[in-house]
Amino acid sequence: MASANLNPQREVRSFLMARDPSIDRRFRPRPQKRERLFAEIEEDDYSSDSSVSDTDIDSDIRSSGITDANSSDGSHIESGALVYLRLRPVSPCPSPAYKISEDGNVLITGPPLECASTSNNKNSMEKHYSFSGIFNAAVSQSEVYEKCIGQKIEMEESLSVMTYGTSGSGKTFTLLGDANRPGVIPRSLEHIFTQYQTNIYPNPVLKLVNGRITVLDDSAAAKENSMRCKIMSSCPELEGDYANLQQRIAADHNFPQLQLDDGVSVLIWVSFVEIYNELVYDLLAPMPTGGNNKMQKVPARKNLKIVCNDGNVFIKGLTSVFVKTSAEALRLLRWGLQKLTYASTSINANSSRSHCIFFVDVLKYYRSGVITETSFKFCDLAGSERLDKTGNMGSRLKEAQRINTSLMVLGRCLDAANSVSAGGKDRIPFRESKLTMLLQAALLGKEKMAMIVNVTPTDKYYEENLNVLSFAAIAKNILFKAPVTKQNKSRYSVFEGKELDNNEYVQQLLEENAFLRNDNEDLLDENARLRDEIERLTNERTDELQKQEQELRIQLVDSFQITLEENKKNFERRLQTELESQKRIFESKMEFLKRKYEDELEDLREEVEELEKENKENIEKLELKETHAKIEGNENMQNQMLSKKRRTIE
Ligand SMILES: Nc1ncnc2c1ncn2[C@@H]1O[C@H](COP(=O)(O)OP(=O)(O)OP(=O)(O)O)[C@@H](O)[C@H]1O
Repeated sequence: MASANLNPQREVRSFLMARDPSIDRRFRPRPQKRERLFAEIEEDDYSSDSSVSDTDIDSDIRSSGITDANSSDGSHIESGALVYLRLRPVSPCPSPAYKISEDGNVLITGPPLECASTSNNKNSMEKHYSFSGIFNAAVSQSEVYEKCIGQKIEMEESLSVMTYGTSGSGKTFTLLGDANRPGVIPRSLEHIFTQYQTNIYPNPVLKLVNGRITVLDDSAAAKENSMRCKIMSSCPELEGDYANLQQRIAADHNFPQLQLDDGVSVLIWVSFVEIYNELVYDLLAPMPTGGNNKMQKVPARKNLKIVCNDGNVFIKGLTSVFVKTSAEALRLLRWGLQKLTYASTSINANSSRSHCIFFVDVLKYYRSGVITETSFKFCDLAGSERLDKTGNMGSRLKEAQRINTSLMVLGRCLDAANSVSAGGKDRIPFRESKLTMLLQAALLGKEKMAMIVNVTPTDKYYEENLNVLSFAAIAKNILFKAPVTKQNKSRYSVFEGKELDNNEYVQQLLEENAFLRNDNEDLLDENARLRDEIERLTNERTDELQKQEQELRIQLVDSFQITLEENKKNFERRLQTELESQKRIFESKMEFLKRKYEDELEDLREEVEELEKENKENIEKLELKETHAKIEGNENMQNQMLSKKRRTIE
């Protein structure tokens, strides 16, 4: 069936597909043995510059000739998440279990014939899933891009794009594509660089540091430049591949250049992370020096901490590289992809075993002093997997469990966001996975979210696809009531109202930076003084607490002693009473026994007397008998003698 064609070896289809045999294996990630779930999440007290109101900034942006998406596209009213469905091609043809409605926006599923009897009741019913758009296998990469992403980039809206689906359903293909069919990321990069082409500033003077727009002084900018050179020298050139790719994209789209003032300068930074087994890794971290020496031991990858502050999330220590062209950004993307964790599973010969996010931050400064930030996140989610079907074992199984868990948390976040949007009071559980922490701006509706759900329309994946589609349905239902902020804005007030060219402006920025640094030093002094004060107060408080504790101890000991004394007395009293009552009982018992035994003695005595009397009578009777006998004997003898004498006489 169709599944026979699902597992092509991941050939090196494109310069974007990173599994090139030439990749130095030492730099491939190794699975971590340790489990550390959330230790690397830190709280931070940072709060962004709020000295300038959004209204002020909006008017500055308008006066600079830039249209504000907030006011033009109705972002202030409710807006839903954009959820698209993409069906990947399968051979020989998709299962009839998946049908697209006539209007093209609803997927109708019914159980495949062979599953109709075995499938559980819930899954055997016909179901309807509506989407912002459905792309069947015939829809090209360029159409997907135009429909899902292009407009957002043109409107300079911060956007999180994510691909979601089962393993092997085409998530990576949608985002990266191949040499002849470039995906969303290369098209977005071409689009971004084309639209800002004439305004791209060649020096890294502005940067997002810990989620905050920072002006870099000369030495910091020089440092960024040397870091950039070091990293770019590690990335192989794109050569002919890039020209081919550019041509294909140019043939598909006609990206317009934005009509920006000369005074507007644009700086673009990219970064790339992987979330593998719930650990965050920097995919653009510079190679250790001497990295070409194959004998050298490569240090273990460092996992990074996500810092979360009031909805403002950033990754501490993440490498962000200043790029001047789309080719540079693509080189970095390809370099990062080489370090991504892939493995062969029974479903996909080259399956992504981690979630990865490619960040593109666009910083713009206007001659009026306003600086804006637009950020694009491209997130390739690892595929959800049915553990029983994939037959994964060992580390593959562990990875799959982690992948499923983080996707489940994403689902729960979407569910909670959905219920919040419907007026519920649920807490959105962002902190339960790294992925949701990083995507929380989109989940909260602070920036636009476009989810492309990939589905392999075969019977084999029917049940998994229903899970994926239900997940998408939740996302689709979310309504963001809070205004979607097109850009984060901050202003350096020193430039207000001045007409400056770029160099003057940068000079001003540097002066402002120096001023801020002085200010910062004062604040640091104040901070140190306050720390001392806090320490002194803490010590005082500790002493006072110790004293209170001592007094309390003494009071407690005294009260214990009194209680003990009272208990002792009570006990003695009770003992005495008890003794007396026992004594009385004993005496009465003795009296009773005495009387009883005296009676018995008296009875015995009488008995003895009676017996003695009886005995005496018996003796007298016996003596009497003996006397009688003797008398009788004598009489007999006398009679005998008499008779004898008579005879003799006779
Ligand atoms: N729309 C499509 N047109 C042509 N080929 C596609 C399409 N979608 C996916 N494929 C092909 O299917 C295979 C798997 O796709 P891909 O690697 O993008 O899947 P995945 O969803 O990222 O998987 P995993 O989650 O396991 O990484 C690839 O060979 C890809 O070229």
